[in-house]
Amino acid sequence: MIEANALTKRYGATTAVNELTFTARSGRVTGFLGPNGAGKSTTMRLILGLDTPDAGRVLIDGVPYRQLKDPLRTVGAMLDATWRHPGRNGRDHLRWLAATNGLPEKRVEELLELVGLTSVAERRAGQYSLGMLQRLGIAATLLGDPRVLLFDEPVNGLDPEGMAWIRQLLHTLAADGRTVFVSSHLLPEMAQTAQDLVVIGRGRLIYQGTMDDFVARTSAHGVRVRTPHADELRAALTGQAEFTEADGAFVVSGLDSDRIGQLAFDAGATLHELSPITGSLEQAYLDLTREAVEFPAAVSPEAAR
Ligand SMILES: Nc1ncnc2c1ncn2[C@@H]1O[C@H](COP(=O)(O)OP(=O)(O)OP(=O)(O)O)[C@@H](O)[C@H]1O
Repeated sequence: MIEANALTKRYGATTAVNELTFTARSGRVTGFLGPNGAGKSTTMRLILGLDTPDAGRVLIDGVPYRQLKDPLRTVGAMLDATWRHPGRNGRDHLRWLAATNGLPEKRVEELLELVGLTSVAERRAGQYSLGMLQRLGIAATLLGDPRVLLFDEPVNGLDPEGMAWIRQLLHTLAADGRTVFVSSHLLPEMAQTAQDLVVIGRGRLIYQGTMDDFVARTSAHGVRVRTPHADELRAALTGQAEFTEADGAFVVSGLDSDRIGQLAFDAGATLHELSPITGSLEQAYLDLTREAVEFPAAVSPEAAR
């Protein structure tokens, strides 16, 4: 479990993380979202003791990172997958990491297999593609068999197959009872990966809870209805529900699809479509973060300078 409590970090006049409180639970994949500059990387560095908070604290399984007895056996983190020793091959890279960190070397072969790099393990990491480097980075985080895992943008630059593989892996790690804390800019991917969410804007918490609750908050609710008998349907809905019409379809709010179907039937309107509009993570995220974006799209780059 990761517990941040009133965590604050300033860089000069910038408050990168501002009294941030959240929990990432074990056995869950927690997505960490926020607009550019919101403070995600700073928070990750604070969790890992790479930076010192100005106020507040963050605990990993009840202990600050710097006081962990065996940090690499407790926490695995991939903050930048592109780092590697260019001259070393994948296998030697992992062996070197294991040896220099007092971790069991016998896990290296097992992890190469797990991340699908066994066949290229002899190839120099300098020649690895981004996808292969991500896999190598993930193998490195798992060397110490840690209970808590942090990944910053793990699917960046990956093809759909690579993304699906990471998604599956993160689910497996969480199902094992581990804490998996992951940031990503790719919302559709996050929607399929995370069960819980922590959303921040300008260093502050703006949402903490389950993915399902978050998506349910979206403003995009209603039922989309198409009919060749628009006049009949309009008459049936008037006074019964709020609705808008655009592109040959009605969007009805305040009535469920069963009721709308019945009203249409009673009015003699044939339905060609009757589909509830379910919220998306993207919509809910945009609704929530609109206020918190550091440089809103409405502000021109000149004005923001
Ligand atoms: N070492 C530093 N020195 C000065 N300012 C910093 C430093 N690190 C981060 N900041 C500032 O703190 C704020 C938060 O930055 P951070 O990198 O944590 O955001 P982020 O959410 O990870 O952004 P992105 O999604 O763009 O990576 C930004 O305004 C950034 O400019």
